[in-house]
Amino acid sequence: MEVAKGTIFRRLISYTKRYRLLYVGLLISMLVGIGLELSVAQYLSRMTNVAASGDQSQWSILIVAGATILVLTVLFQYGDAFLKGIVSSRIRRDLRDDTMDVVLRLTQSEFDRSHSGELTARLTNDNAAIGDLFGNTLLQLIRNPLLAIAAFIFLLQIYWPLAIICFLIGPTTLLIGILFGKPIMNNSIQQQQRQERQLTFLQDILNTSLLFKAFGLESKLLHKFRSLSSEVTETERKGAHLQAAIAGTGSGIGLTSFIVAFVFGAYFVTQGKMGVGGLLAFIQLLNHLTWPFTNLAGTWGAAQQSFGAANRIFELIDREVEQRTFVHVDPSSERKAVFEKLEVENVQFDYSHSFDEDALQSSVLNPAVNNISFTIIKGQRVGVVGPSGSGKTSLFKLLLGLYRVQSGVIKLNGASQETMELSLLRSYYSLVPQESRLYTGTIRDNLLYGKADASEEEMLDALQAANALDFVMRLPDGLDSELAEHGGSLSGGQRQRIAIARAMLRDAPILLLDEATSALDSESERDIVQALNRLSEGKTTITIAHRLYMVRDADVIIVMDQGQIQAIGKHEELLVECDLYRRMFDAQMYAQDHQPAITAIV
Ligand SMILES: Nc1ncnc2c1ncn2[C@@H]1O[C@H](COP(=O)(O)OP(=O)(O)OP(=O)(O)O)[C@@H](O)[C@H]1O
Repeated sequence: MEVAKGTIFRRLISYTKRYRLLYVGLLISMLVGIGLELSVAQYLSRMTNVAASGDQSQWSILIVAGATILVLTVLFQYGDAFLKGIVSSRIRRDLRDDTMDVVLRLTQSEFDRSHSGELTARLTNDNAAIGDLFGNTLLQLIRNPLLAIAAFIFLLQIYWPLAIICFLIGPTTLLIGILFGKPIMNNSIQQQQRQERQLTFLQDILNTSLLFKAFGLESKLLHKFRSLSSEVTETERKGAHLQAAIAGTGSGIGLTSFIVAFVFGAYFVTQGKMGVGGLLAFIQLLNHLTWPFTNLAGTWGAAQQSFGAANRIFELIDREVEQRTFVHVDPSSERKAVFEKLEVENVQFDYSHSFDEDALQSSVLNPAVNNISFTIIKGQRVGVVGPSGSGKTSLFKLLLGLYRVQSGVIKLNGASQETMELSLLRSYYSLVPQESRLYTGTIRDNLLYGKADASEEEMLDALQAANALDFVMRLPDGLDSELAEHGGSLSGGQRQRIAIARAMLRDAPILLLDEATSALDSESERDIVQALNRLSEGKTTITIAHRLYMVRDADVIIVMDQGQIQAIGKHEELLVECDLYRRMFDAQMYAQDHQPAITAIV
């Protein structure tokens, strides 16, 4: 969705407000710059007239004046460039922070719809493409007309007819802006889109190195990458073409105006209407009269590029974020969730309600969770089983408040989840997913995500309970060992144990285990099952299990099929009363006979 250009401009300007002082500095430096430009013309005129008159008495004054202009120009250029750089990078940082703030609060549906590469592109490429809009471009848009007016007033005093002729030539360069503004903005948007596609593809590849090597996909992937690269290059080529057209047309108009003014000027000199010094000042200032307009076109082009990038950033910033308060909870003031009862009453949920019309039509027929009801009380160990796609994970997502239920209600301790602050709601739960991913950083950093103020002792205890202490201590830097991306330097089982230690530190009353051992070999599985049993002591646990033996000792097992609950009961009861459960059990008998003796999780 495109954001209106006026709105983009207003929103961009709002980012400059907190840097008012810097902008005052930049405006002063802009006025000083204009003054210096005019003084150079004045200086040249004086110098020429003195040379022509042969009056040597003014040489020393002119040398001092020349040196002063030189020093001031150097100081001004330094200060000006520095201030522009600072203000540009600070505002881009603010924009980046705001974008990230929104990304973290996007609804789960938005995450489902977006590719991480797209979000990364908005935070990186698009942010960079804003360029020095705030430092240079915006100020140029003010400076150039101001400089033109100042030059015009100055020229009027030398010889007004020539000044008028020059002033009429200058604005013709505005045509450039009118001709090229829109194509440049469109080109910028296209460039960013294509770069985003390339980045998205790149991320997919980099996250699956094992897979593409195993499948020998290198040359195919390279081929696709090259074609995406060519698309990017093609838009860059068009962009370069547009910029070149601006530069060519601009300098053509500039040169024409120079020649016209020079011819008229020379004529006026021969007529004795003005001196040679005046003509020289004219030539010098003519640059400032026509160049601002020529330059305005280029600046306008740069502004259009920045607006194109800003359009994409604001489109992301305007996406749907989680509405229920997302508060930063200070660890010391964090309320501890005390759990008594979880009630799920006639809950219905269908992913389509946040997607497009087509998806709506198809998915309404198959709600992921269809009118389910059950109650879990404190301390219960609950298993959730069912065929693939039966809605088990969707149920977890609803419990965590990642989506809103379409009908029915989920109550925690009698209060509807809908009315709770998300941060409080989620503090009731600790999730151990199928495959735990760790954050880049140290093991300590990862554990602190479980509890921000955990002591060293607490961390070591958690690692011990998670059967992870031994291997962590064998790492060269122990707790401070750096992990590769997503914890890739550890085995799947080791990652899972760190994740369990993290969940232990979080110490939430309800534990959600989503097939936490499914991706592991039987030896790791045994370690993890032990760790999970320790983690679940004194907690309420809800475990999704494909392998029924993992939940056979559960207090209650919920059997799901096609989003509905088929039966609820204990293992033995379900074997008798629930066909689906019995069939699943029978099908797994063979596999179960070949499993090593493992204590069930719940
Ligand atoms: N993000 C999503 N967007 C749209 N549909 C989804 C999404 N996630 C799951 N579904 C659909 O919802 C239904 C239930 O999926 P869910 O992941 O809850 O099943 P599951 O029982 O956990 O399956 P599995 O055991 O294979 O993990 C499936 O039909 C699935 O295609």
